Amino acid sequence: MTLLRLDNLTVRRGPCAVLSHVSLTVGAGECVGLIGPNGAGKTTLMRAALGLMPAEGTASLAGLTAAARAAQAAWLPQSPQIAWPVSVRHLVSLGAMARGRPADHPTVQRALDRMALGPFAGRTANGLSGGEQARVLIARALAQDTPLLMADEPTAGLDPAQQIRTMRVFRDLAAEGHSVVVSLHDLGLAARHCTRIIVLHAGGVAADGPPDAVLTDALMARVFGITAYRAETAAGAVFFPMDTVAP
Ligand SMILES: Nc1ncnc2c1ncn2[C@@H]1O[C@H](COP(=O)(O)OP(=O)(O)OP(=O)(O)O)[C@@H](O)[C@H]1O
Repeated sequence: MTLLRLDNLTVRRGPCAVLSHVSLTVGAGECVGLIGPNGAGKTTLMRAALGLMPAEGTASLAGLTAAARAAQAAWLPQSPQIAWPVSVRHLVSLGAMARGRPADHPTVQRALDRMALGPFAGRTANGLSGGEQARVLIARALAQDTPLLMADEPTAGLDPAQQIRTMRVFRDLAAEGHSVVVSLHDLGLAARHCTRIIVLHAGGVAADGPPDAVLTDALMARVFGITAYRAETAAGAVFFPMDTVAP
């Protein structure tokens, strides 16, 4: 089942097209890593896909009412700061309430558990550390319990264990039949946990497919200007950026 379809999506910022004629679909069961250098258009693509900014072409979610979109897709923007002095449980429950569900809906506790926030549930959200606040905002998006989750650099600021746990949660969601589109700068996390990687570069999709097919030496040099180390281990594939290459 297709959960997101973009047809010929073009987004202009000032005189330049940040994205030009991008077409893709995302189906149920996929954990899609959206990667690309700074400024490649990852945030732009996700916001335009959700109808949160003007674009030419078609995005399947863009024409929906806010309520209909909230039933289809949860959006986790880049900034992880919480301004409101409300409890963690209350803030996470806002995800359920966005779907018209009660604050004590089972999805709220499930989201708190998934992000290991049980001990924090009664704490005031804006009194938590930066990484703890980031986990709370991920939990709020999870509590929305939508077919599609779009998350913009959700692992930024998380410690290594929480990064891995978060990516496992996304992969588990995909295995349960949801789909996740997650922008990442950590190529190792993307290689290890995503079922599919889409590379944005120069206004378009430079590559799209399974991690080992996409993260080639040629693409690393051309798009990111780096070399990478890769290995197969008993615990799975390892991918690590090693050095810059001359342009
Ligand atoms: N309001 C704006 N006016 C003009 N250009 C903009 C505006 N907002 C963003 N841009 C440009 O659009 C391009 C894409 O930005 P976007 O935030 O989508 O990139 P990104 O891939 O998410 O980058 P990063 O990895 O740094 O977060 C960038 O070159 C940026 O400078």
